[in-house]
Amino acid sequence: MPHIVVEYSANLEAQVPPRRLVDALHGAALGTGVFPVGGLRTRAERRDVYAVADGDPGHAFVAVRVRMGAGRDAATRRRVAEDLMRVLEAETAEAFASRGLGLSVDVEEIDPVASLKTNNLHERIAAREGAR
Ligand SMILES: O=C(O)C/C(=C\C=C(/O)C(=O)O)C(=O)O
Repeated sequence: MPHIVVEYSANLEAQVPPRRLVDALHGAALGTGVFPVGGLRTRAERRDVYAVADGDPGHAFVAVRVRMGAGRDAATRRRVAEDLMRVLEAETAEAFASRGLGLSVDVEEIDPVASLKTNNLHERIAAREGAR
């Protein structure tokens, strides 16, 4: 399943609510049309212990890691990264204007050999869509 992990420094939480960030990035990932709806998982990971740049405790970071199934071409992987970065920049614009802030988006491919998965989400979503 495509996994999006939004890792962020705890000092950013008051200015950039993680709930909002997760919802915005999840929506953007769905909006790419690249991922099956039932496969997508997005969550935030708060970091309490970190050092950014020169160690100023006011500096902050958000690192978005996307792990997707192997096989999509480079242009598609790049488009996913750009779409997510656009949303990340928009969601953190106020923080970016007022403090040191490092943003990153990395797209990685999952090893197709050593990845196992099972879920019932595709069927449930299809059934829900069919009932509409
Ligand atoms: O192939 C993958 O591991 C990731 C993926 C989709 C996964 C699911 O749909 C699933 O786990 O049900 C992808 O589209 O990248």
